[in-house]
Amino acid sequence: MGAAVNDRKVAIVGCGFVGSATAFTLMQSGLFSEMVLVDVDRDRAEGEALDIAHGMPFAAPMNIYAGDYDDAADAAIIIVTAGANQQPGETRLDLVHKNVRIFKSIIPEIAKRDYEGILLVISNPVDILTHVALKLSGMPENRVFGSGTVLDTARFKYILGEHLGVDPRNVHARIIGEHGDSEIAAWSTANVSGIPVNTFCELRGHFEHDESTRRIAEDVKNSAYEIIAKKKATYYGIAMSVKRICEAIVRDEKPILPVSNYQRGVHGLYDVVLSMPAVVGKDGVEYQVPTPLSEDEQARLHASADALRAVFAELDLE
Ligand SMILES: NC(=O)C1=CN([C@@H]2O[C@H](COP(=O)(O)OP(=O)(O)OC[C@H]3O[C@@H](n4cnc5c(N)ncnc54)[C@H](O)[C@@H]3O)[C@@H](O)[C@H]2O)C=CC1
Ligand SMILES: CC(=O)C(=O)O
Repeated sequence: MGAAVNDRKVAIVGCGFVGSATAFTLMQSGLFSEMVLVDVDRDRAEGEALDIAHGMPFAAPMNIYAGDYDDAADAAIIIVTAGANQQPGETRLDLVHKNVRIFKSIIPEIAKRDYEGILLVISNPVDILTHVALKLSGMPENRVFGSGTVLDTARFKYILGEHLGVDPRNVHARIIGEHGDSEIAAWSTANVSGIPVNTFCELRGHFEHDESTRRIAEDVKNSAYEIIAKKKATYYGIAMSVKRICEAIVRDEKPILPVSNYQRGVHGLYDVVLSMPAVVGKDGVEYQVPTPLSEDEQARLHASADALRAVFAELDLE
């Protein structure tokens, strides 16, 4: 038996752009009373903990400190953001070998402490690394999952909201499949306040559906490339996405989020980790939710799964 989980404690492994932005966001969220930051670069973790702690008087009291895996062992959620990020022009899949090597030094440290909480993977390629974390940890599938296409879905809602002149929170639309180049915009279920997206587009004066859907899906897919070319890394959008996932877990809210999770037959998908809608609550991934898809979307989903399965099969996880 591992240490009993402290429901108000979070740990973040990797305190670079994404880890520190996530820590800053979580400090302000009021979700946790304790946060431990772990990084191979201990000075970095200590510096971030101090800097973020100095904002605490404007939020709510909590204990923020740099620590190690013993300190993380009773966290309700361990968020892994450690690893190389993309250089301009690199794909997420290009990172796989570097980041699998890093995961081989992190995940066993967590597993050997019989960790009982939720392991949330952010590092890229997130679907593959979630599968790697699942294999290396031996933890149950519901407690190991990744941020998946939660960020891409936020980008999709934002861009659609801008296009239609409507609050993105009223846009119901999802990106599924790989968090990466083979991702799929699920247009067939997209709607605004229950109105099918193409009908709503026409209400707002947009009639070029083919051109708009192609452009919007491309803009979503290329968002990370554009941001990385301009400022080297993306971190605010993912920090907000992680906060949303943490809220779902800590408050047992059970929203349906497209997280990276091990597939067990929904849509005929097996033996692959893919970003697909699931009910997320205190037990992690609690239920895999089928999504109505067009024939084309279903075919592209299987192509995305095949591509990820092939990359995973080539990895040396010994
Ligand atoms: N899933 C998603 O939607 C997103 C994922 N990412 C991914 O997040 C990862 C981190 O990105 P950035 O923070 O921009 O990179 P970064 O280079 O700024 O930070 C990485 C951090 O990991 C630490 N680290 C490396 N090896 C470690 C180890 N063995 N143990 C503990 N810490 C270790 C480094 O010291 C560094 O502080 C990348 O893989 C990036 O592609 C980034 C944005 C969105
Ligand atoms: C880097 C990355 O995965 C993203 O911003 O989507």
